[in-house]
Amino acid sequence: MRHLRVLLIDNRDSYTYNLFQLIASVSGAIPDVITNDDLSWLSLRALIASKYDCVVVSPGPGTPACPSDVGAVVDLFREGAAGVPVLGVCLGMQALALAHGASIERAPQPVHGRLSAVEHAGHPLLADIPSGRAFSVVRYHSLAVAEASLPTCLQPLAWTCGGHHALPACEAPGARPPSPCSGPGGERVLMALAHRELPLYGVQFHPESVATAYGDALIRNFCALVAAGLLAPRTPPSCPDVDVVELPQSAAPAPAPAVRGAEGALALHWRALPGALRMLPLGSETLFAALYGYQDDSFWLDSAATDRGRFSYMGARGGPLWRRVTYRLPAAGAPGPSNPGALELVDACGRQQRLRTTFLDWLEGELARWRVVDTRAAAALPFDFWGGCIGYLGYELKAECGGASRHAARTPDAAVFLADRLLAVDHRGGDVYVLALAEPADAEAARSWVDSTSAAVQALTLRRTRERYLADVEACLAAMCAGESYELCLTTALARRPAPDAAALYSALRRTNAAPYAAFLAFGARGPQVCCSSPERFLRGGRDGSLEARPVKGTAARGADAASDAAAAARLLASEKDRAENLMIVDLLRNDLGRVCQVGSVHVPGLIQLESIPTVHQLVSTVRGARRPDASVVQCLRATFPGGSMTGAPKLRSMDILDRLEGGPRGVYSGSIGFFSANGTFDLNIVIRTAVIYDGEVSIGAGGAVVVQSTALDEYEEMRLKARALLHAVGEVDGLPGAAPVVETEPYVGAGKGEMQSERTEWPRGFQVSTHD
Ligand SMILES: C=C(O[C@@H]1C=C(C(=O)O)C=C[C@H]1O)C(=O)O
Ligand SMILES: NC(=O)CC[C@H](N)C(=O)O
Repeated sequence: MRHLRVLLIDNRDSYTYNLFQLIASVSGAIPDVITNDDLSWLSLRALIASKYDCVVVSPGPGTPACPSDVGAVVDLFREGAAGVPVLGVCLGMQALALAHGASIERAPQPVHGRLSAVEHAGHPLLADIPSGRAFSVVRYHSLAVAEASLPTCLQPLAWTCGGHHALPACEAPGARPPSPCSGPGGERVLMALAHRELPLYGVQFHPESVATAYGDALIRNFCALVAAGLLAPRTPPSCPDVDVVELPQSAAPAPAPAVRGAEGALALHWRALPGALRMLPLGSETLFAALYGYQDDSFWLDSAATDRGRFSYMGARGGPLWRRVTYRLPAAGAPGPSNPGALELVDACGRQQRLRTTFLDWLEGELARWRVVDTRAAAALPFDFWGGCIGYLGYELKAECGGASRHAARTPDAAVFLADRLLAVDHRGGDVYVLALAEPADAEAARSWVDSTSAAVQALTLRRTRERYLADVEACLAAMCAGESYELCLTTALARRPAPDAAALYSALRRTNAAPYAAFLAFGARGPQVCCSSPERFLRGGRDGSLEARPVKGTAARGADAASDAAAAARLLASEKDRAENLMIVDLLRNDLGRVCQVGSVHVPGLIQLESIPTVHQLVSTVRGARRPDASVVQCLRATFPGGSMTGAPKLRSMDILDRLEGGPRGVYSGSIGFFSANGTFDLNIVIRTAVIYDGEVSIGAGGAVVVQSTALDEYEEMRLKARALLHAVGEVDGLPGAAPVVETEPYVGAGKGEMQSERTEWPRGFQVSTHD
């Protein structure tokens, strides 16, 4: 019998070439692959009718309700594909259902890289596949076909049985889970369907995953259906119109309210900028230098240099209430109403005023005036200086407190500012507060000063604060729940000037964080100089035409002693989240290798194995394949770069989402270092755990894979864990003994997991997080 002619339609997924390989090895036919919007439906129909025996529609990001996610695929299913059998996988099945009038909704839970047992009623598509616990399949979906909405023309064929769970440890791919019908997510989710009259089939799970059982049997059954010519009459189906699913938009956060005083009294206007200080290269010094530049009329009550003071205050020439005040005691005799000193006031416009008074009498009057009347909203402020009088009282002012006046100081006996505009810094949380005191008539100007100063502070910090990183993780979670991605490798970067000496840095790194794919590169005087301690191989091409990738997914801190270290390793190895992360990337690399490898040659000799390097435990898989003789080295690169472990899956959509969230380039970080040899071999790593020095600045990227099981705080800690070895090495070069202790936190996997210790979240002095916004 001649081979089937198969058209594979790619919904821009990262698993399409796993289907390609599976179809090719089961049927002996090499499918042709096109992207879902390469052709209009009319041209596609003509092509199918002229050339193909069947069509397979790939999984993919997004929803079939969004035309740009599926191209001509919904039309293909609606029009019955010119009578040719079609199998839709995941998004493909959802498109089949939608095309015939069913609704696509959020699944009870998003499930990515996890397994479920499936039961079925014995349709020919599922012939010779057991029903129940032995039929264990991998799922990657957030959306699902609502079974109640199925039109009569669509027949449900299979459902999840029990919950879902991670790929069990210590078992081969395709192994049966120990107790398949337990665990979370016990709802029955529709897993397969078929059109009753037309040869249209769909499966919600992924037959092509490395860990799905009977995936080959399913493809064989589909091919048998095609070959047997079990074609139903080609009458167009009578189904209701297409349903469109609206995905909810997330709401923007509300701005912080300003405080209003009672009419005629002073009101305090303020805004908190949580964590803003932590993102400044030199903390509060950066704030003061950049905003006030040590200029005339600036003040700074600075508590940062010690660990005792919690709050600092700074400001400069302010608004309508601002004054610079200098005071001199009377030349002789005890000061008093009949023997006043000289008080000089200068306002913000430079206008002078002289008063004959004692300083303390004057101060008494001012403090009575400078009262915030409505303190209710401001009561939440953790610090006490809300604007008022700030400056010094000289020793000789003792003369106003009953002491004798024996010596006259050359400097003013008191010098203060009446400050109506200022910044307060809470060193404990790294929070910055912007405050303005104003009379009611000036409220508008005060508010606009708070706005513009907040913007100026934020422009200094620029970048992705902790809160922003947490929000970005949440955005990743929302994207995954909407079906846009299965896994997203979110990253950020820390940068600092001046850069440490590259040679010293690399030497420190080599000693403290020895790594199998480490590297030192130096390009000219300006750089870049690259100090890399990567633990991850991206891709190696051997002399025998073999390709090997060793993706790492799942990272945990080493324990402090042997027992806690072993416990941390065991926890990582058993972690359901980390196993799902790893499995998804294994499937992605199988896909990428499958694009350039001989049919049937892509295999996984090592699935989710523990590897421990000096600073972390990690889960590593090994994916190998035999390169097609016609696939050049550069074709291999085109099919696989950048490494899927740095993007997430599906790769194209995930990179889009990350580009938008990260807001700037990753540079050397996330790329690859290695060689292309004159003998045709190559070996490339993944650039992580790397410091890049360029133009006087050192930058360190760090991140981690976000999956639906992720929590924002744990992801933030995991990102910090990955940066830690590099920051230690920089600290060592800076001459800090013990190197950069401020980055120490509880181990990522351990008692402190999920709890942030706010005092311990600062980056080392001088480092600034990320660089784009
Ligand atoms: C993003 C980084 O690492 C990547 C993410 C990993 C993870 O999520 O466990 C592990 C190795 C890398 O593929 C990094 O080190 O900055
Ligand atoms: N793997 C897929 O095809 C996923 C389909 C769809 N984006 C979902 O999340 O449900």
